[in-house]
Amino acid sequence: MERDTITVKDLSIAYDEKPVVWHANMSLKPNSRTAIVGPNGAGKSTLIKGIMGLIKPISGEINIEDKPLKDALKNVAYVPQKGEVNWDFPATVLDVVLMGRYVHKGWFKRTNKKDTEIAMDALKIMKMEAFKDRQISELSGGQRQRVFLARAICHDADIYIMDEPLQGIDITTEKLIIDTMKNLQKEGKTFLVVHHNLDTVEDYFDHVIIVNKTILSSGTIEDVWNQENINQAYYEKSVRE
Ligand SMILES: Nc1ncnc2c1ncn2[C@@H]1O[C@H](COP(=O)(O)OP(=O)(O)OP(=O)(O)O)[C@@H](O)[C@H]1O
Repeated sequence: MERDTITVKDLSIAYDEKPVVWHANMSLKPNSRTAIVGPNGAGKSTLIKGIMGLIKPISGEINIEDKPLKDALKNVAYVPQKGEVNWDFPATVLDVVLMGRYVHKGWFKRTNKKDTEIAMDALKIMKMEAFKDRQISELSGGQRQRVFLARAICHDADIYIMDEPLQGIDITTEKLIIDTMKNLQKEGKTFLVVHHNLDTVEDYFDHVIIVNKTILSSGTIEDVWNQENINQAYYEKSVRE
């Protein structure tokens, strides 16, 4: 049987000692496109930040490809929410995409011609090559999201964890991101994506994790994506509130 890419066991995460994710259990199927859905404040971002080692859990275990977390995370491209980044920082689009290469080189080594070629290929996939010398402060929201995706592609990780990549973008960019995700899946990549639009879950993803303070259900779209499970997350009052 194929090994799960990421497994989370009994994970609880708190801010200021107040738990917001309780006893979460999940596994990410290799080569899947997995959506994380749940209402506002359900703990979706917190869960993926916990997996990325950006917040220390209060208890539980995270296993990524059976490797120590520090090494395992080199194989994970993380796309944070747009709002979590300082876009006024003086950097060009190409500078930001090239950051995807540092994981392979270490922060203190200069990037070379090959790295620039890889970055330009990623920008081409996201149809942003004409913007390579543009300051990131001068991009629209959708263009910023494309640059983020290009940086993740440049990283060339096997696992992509993305926090609301479709937030505030137009339908053209949305289609480009989804098509890119499907193409990369064909190359063997795995996706874990926080997603809000319940109407597109079935079209865009093949697995789903439904969250509200804990993981309420997870599995294939066929097994899990039904009204009962959606109601449980969105319309029933959480037992923990
Ligand atoms: N840095 C923080 N400090 C304290 N509480 C926080 C912090 N970040 C998030 N929270 C709280 O943790 C809970 C879960 O937040 P989180 O951002 O993980 O939810 P989410 O499901 O991603 O929500 P949304 O769909 O609104 O983005 C919320 O009640 C939120 O107010």
